[in-house]
Amino acid sequence: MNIYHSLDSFQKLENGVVTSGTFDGVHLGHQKILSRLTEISQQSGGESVVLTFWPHPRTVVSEDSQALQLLSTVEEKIALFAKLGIQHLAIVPFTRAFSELTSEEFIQQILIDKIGTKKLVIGYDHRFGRNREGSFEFLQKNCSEYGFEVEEIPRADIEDMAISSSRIRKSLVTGHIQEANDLLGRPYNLSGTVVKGKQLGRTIGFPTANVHLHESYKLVPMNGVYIIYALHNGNRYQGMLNIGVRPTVDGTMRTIEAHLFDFDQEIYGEDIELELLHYLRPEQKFDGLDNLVKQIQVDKQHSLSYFS
Ligand SMILES: Cc1cc2nc3c(=O)[nH]c(=O)nc-3n(C[C@H](O)[C@H](O)[C@H](O)COP(=O)(O)O)c2cc1C
Ligand SMILES: Nc1ncnc2c1ncn2[C@@H]1O[C@H](COP(=O)(O)OP(=O)(O)O)[C@@H](O)[C@H]1O
Repeated sequence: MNIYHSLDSFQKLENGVVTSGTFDGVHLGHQKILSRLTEISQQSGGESVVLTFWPHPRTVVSEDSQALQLLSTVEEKIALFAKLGIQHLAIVPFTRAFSELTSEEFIQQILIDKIGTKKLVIGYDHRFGRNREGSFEFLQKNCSEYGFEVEEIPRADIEDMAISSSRIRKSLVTGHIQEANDLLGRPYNLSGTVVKGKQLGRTIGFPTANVHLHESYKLVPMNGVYIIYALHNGNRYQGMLNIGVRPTVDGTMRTIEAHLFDFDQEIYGEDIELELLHYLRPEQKFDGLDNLVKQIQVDKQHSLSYFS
């Protein structure tokens, strides 16, 4: 996959088969559009192009979204697009100036002059250009004059699956991890670096790798205890995860800590990825460490029976 971090380096194509959007999460609805894109580009002998934007348009065009938390980091999206067989990925810097292009300007300057679009594939509800004024109807009316075709992914196809990035975000912040995973078509993940904590975990028989996320804008699901897979150094381990403030040990900062089963390595400073599989229980304040340890032993039993 060719990756462009700006359109300046994009070499105009003969036969671009293009879709555009933010694709946060690259969920099953997005995957449907992307597989249609690949199919069409293969049938028509064209090249598939995904045009995406960074930072997320909502953080640029509205005031209240400084804290917008996202389902996928840029790196994760790149990996997902590559896995789906996309040939060209253009990550367009979404500036205020870019957001002010009218839909006509977007079509002429970006889709046609820069990319060489011959076919545009878009979801029924996709809007583009200043104030999101460009629509499928507009494109359909005008595309022949621009010299390209438009293919719509029908409303029913996307709505039947009732998928949206915001619905998945809501599932995650309310602890419905299974629902989020079903809509994503894979387990929700968190990636980061293992950092030092209070070094208390090892004294209670449950060392926990404290994970500092690679990106601060990555959405952290609801506090609580989860069953996970942990990916480290090419290996996958079963384990459990606590997200929270650790009220039992008077913690104040929100931490993400994973205990891996059948694992005994010092991994400070190393990368780890967690796949959240199942929500076990809310985080609680226990009366003393002994009671916390008893509960963590119960959590482990539940996790092991989940895996078996
Ligand atoms: C599976 C699991 C469940 C946990 N549940 C709780 C909890 O309910 N309440 C709490 O205060 N801390 C909970 N913790 C966090 C422990 O307090 C924490 O792992 C311990 O303080 C060690 O911290 P350290 O890694 O900084 O040494 C849990 C940890 C794990 C691995
Ligand atoms: N099974 C395991 N699960 C998680 N971390 C482990 C495990 N075995 C060894 N470790 C190591 O121990 C560290 C966690 O021990 P802990 O006493 O909780 O210290 P800290 O408070 O610094 O996280 C991890 O960062 C990792 O380097």
